[in-house]
Amino acid sequence: MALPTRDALTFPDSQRQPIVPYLPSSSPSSSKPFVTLTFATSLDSNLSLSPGVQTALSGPESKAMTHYLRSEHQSILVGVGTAIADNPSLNCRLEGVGGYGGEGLSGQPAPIVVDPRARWDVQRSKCMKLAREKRGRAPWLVTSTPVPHETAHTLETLNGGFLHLGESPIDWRVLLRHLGMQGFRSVMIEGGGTVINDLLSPQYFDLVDSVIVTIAPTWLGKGGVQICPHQRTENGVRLPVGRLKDVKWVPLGEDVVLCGRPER
Ligand SMILES: NC(=O)C1=CN([C@@H]2O[C@H](COP(=O)(O)OP(=O)(O)OC[C@H]3O[C@@H](n4cnc5c(N)ncnc54)[C@H](O)[C@@H]3O)[C@@H](O)[C@H]2O)C=CC1
Ligand SMILES: Nc1nc(O)c(N)c(N[C@@H]2O[C@H](COP(=O)(O)O)[C@@H](O)[C@H]2O)n1
Repeated sequence: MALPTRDALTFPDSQRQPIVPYLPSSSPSSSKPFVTLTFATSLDSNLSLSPGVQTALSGPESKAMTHYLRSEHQSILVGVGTAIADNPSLNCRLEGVGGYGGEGLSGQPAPIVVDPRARWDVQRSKCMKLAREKRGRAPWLVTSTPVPHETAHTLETLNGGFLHLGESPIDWRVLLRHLGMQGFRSVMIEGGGTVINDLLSPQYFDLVDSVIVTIAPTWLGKGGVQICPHQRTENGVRLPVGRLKDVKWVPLGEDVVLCGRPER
């Protein structure tokens, strides 16, 4: 039976249309999951005021857009810094999605947390609470150390899981290959700064299929968690890291949402 739709968000069809071309297709051409980098920044490219502080940047319209993106991806990935700082829900609270008016867990992405040393208290996390209430899927942990037996058992009982992937730092190519083998065809990577800067680096930029960034009309100042990847150099010459093509700017409330695809 469908659960009540309290807290549910709406994102109208007219606002979905400009975003659709940047979403994963229903018939993927590769075994690598489709990767969308998506986050909210300030005008000075900050994700938050400091690493341990959750900072609301998105307005209501772009927040609803993020939940629309969540409904269109099979998984949603964050680093453990974000999991600990924010204790995020990482579910989709869009009206009509499973747990919010829809059947079962339809449209709910699986949360994935990259946590090499198993620092995150999964058992007491909001994600797990929502999974128990059938308002979200149970998380997957990506670790370099064995997951405690009790945690592994709880995750598996709720259809979550874990990937034990050797030494840290974990190679994103290896991680994505393993996610593909687990059946995930798309992953929405939300943050935080370490994760996004890593994927924007020359080493991994080719793994990214789509970039959707909410830009909020505010400055957070120095000391924030900044999106600013390492520069590329060739023969000692500094070069830009990368650029987007097929770019669209979509105003949503007081924010603007930038959509694009990495230029190869
Ligand atoms: N505005 C926005 O859209 C978002 C903001 N945030 C904010 O970002 C901040 C957290 O960012 P960070 O501190 O940079 O943490 P983070 O969430 O990027 O996690 C960093 C940690 O993840 C693990 N990790 C990441 N990549 C790894 C790899 N390849 N191999 C092994 N381990 C890896 C490491 O333990 C690393 O210390 C918080 O303040 C949070 O609120 C987070 C997500 C989105
Ligand atoms: N889109 C967006 N806008 C902001 O202003 C944000 N602070 C974030 N943060 C990300 O969303 C997660 C919180 O998700 P829940 O609402 O708890 O489901 C947070 O952990 C960041 O990944 N995103």
